[in-house]
Amino acid sequence: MMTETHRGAAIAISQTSKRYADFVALDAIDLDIKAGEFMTLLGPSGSGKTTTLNLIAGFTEPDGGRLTIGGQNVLGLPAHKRGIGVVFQHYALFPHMTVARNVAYPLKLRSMRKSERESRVARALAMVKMTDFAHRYPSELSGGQQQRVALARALVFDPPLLLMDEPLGALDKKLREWLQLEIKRIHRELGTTFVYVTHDQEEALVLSDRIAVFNQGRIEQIGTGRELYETPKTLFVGRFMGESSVLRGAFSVANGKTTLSIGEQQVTVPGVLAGKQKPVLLLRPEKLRLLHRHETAPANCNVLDGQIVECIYLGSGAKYEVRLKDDSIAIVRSSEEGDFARGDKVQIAFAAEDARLLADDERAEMTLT
Ligand SMILES: Nc1ncnc2c1ncn2[C@@H]1O[C@H](COP(=O)(O)OP(=O)(O)OP(=O)(O)O)[C@@H](O)[C@H]1O
Repeated sequence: MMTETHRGAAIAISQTSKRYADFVALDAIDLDIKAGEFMTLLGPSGSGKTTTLNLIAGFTEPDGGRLTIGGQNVLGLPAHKRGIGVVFQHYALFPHMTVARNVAYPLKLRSMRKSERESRVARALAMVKMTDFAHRYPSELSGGQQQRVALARALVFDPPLLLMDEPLGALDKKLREWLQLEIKRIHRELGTTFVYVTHDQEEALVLSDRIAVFNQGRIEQIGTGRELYETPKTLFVGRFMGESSVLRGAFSVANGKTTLSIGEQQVTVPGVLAGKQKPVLLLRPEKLRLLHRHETAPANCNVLDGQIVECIYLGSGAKYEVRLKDDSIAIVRSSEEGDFARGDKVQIAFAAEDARLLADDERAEMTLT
């Protein structure tokens, strides 16, 4: 049997907190990252992602907790002794050095022989497809090219761990999407552990083996993109991981099922929340079907009446905003452009198992807006 070998370092963070005066930036977080894994720290601005990255890098010391990298306790160990590659949003290249000298810099710091240095720089530049730019200065490069050089510089000394803080944040959408695939390829080729900070859930889905969702200094859930999108454990995670509609209403519980009243209609889904939590239903736009008022709904579907308030043509299909009887808005996405128009009275239909039953959480809505 072949054993998979990874050149990356595992990271274990446990019960780690960080306070700034009386503000709690990180509240006793636990996070285990496997060797060779691509882990993304995802969350809104101010949720603690960069603080976590800075703790791993050694730029900040925590107030309490444990942190090991590759099994070694690194608390108290200065950043330059941790042997970690780091890429920030702003390229931070040395402006007076050529691309090749920028990339060689970490090797010079390590007093590496010139011949070895040159072969490593060539390899790192080839990896980010910047070989032809070796003699240029940073000011002669585009933002995307500068960021590729920053990546080469962070990887040139073969670190077991690469940390990236919004490295594509300053680039336009097309370039960002292309570089996401490049970063994914490089991760696959190197087998190094990558920890990546972003507030963009689509970027997190493209890149990551697993994602840790941050909210107000805590990690709400850790999982694969699919787990977070399809089975969020909290309303915040569900809302943050992609477009959704939330149904709220008076509720009742019977026979292991929860029923919500929306206007004068009822929807019933399997499951009951523990304790006295107020339930809501989270619905993904692609799981909703739009029907004309007179159409018969498919069997075993929940149906709600509404009126279309917006039709958006998306090229690949269409998106509709539908005002329900309780004045809430449901978002429906369809791969075909149906014969629906603004103002049409319609029904939305969904299978009970496609609705996520979650505990209501005002914080979820507050931090998202
Ligand atoms: N040096 C500091 N002094 C005081 N407060 C700080 C300091 N550094 C961070 N904070 C606060 O800690 C919280 C978490 O910051 P952090 O940078 O980790 O968030 P983030 O999730 O990375 O957000 P962003 O995407 O905006 O960078 C923020 O509210 C921030 O204002």
